[in-house]
Amino acid sequence: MQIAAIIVAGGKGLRMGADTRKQYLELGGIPILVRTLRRFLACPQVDRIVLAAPADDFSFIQSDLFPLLPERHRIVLAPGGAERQGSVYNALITLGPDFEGLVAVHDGVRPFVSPEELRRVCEAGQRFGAAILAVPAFETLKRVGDEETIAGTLSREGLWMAQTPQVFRCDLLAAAHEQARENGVLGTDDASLVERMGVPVRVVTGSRCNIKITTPDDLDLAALFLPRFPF
Ligand SMILES: Nc1ccn([C@@H]2O[C@H](COP(=O)(O)OP(=O)(O)OP(=O)(O)O)[C@@H](O)[C@H]2O)c(=O)n1
Ligand SMILES: C[C@](O)(CO)[C@H](O)COP(=O)(O)O
Repeated sequence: MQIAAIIVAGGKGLRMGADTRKQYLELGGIPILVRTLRRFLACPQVDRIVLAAPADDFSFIQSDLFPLLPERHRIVLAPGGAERQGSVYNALITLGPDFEGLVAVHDGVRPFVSPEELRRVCEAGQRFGAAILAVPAFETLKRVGDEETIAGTLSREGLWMAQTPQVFRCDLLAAAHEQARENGVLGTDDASLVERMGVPVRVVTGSRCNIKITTPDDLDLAALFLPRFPF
């Protein structure tokens, strides 16, 4: 079955607080988004990539980032949306209604997904129609109420933290996004939209290296992982 990747890189990176959008910041001399795209271009299961990015950045991406990539003809650009969900939706429109394979949605700012994780989640997507990488919650979880006071401690039993890639049959993902738009639902990930349709989503155990670079602390953490991902 064909696999298309949707890489979302349309965000503003407000929590990073940098002058440059975080997806273009360099890690070990290589822009984060380039690192992420290289992971997918190197994956034999993925035959094309739709990159959702701010339309104003298209010419920068083409002139400054594409030359750092192999086989850049496999990447098509789509305009980013106001929210992450809108970026995925726009990428699905760009992919077109005739695509019948699997879609692997991934954050442009998760450069440390390993080839093995990518393979395992794609295989699970192929087998079950919907699968995501996730890691079991590994700290004690508190519900915090008013005045930053603890209102309760949650059981960690059965709680996982969702990562990307999230892999779905394309028709399923498209239907989930259409339904969410009709109902005015905004999810922080794609699996939540598929879950709302009552479709089971499999969880594939990921690794804690597959961080989403969100705040300046994550850049320090990412520097520690660089020896494992030299390119
Ligand atoms: N309108 C948006 C918002 C987010 N994203 C992408 O979704 C991924 C995960 O989102 P997040 O870490 O929240 O990125 P930002 O929205 O850029 O960050 P912030 O919320 O701090 O502004 C990122 O690769 C980001 O570029 C996107 O494609 N389109
Ligand atoms: C999709 C995601 O990466 C799963 O963890 C995440 O939900 C998106 O990030 P955000 O920080 O919630 O925007």
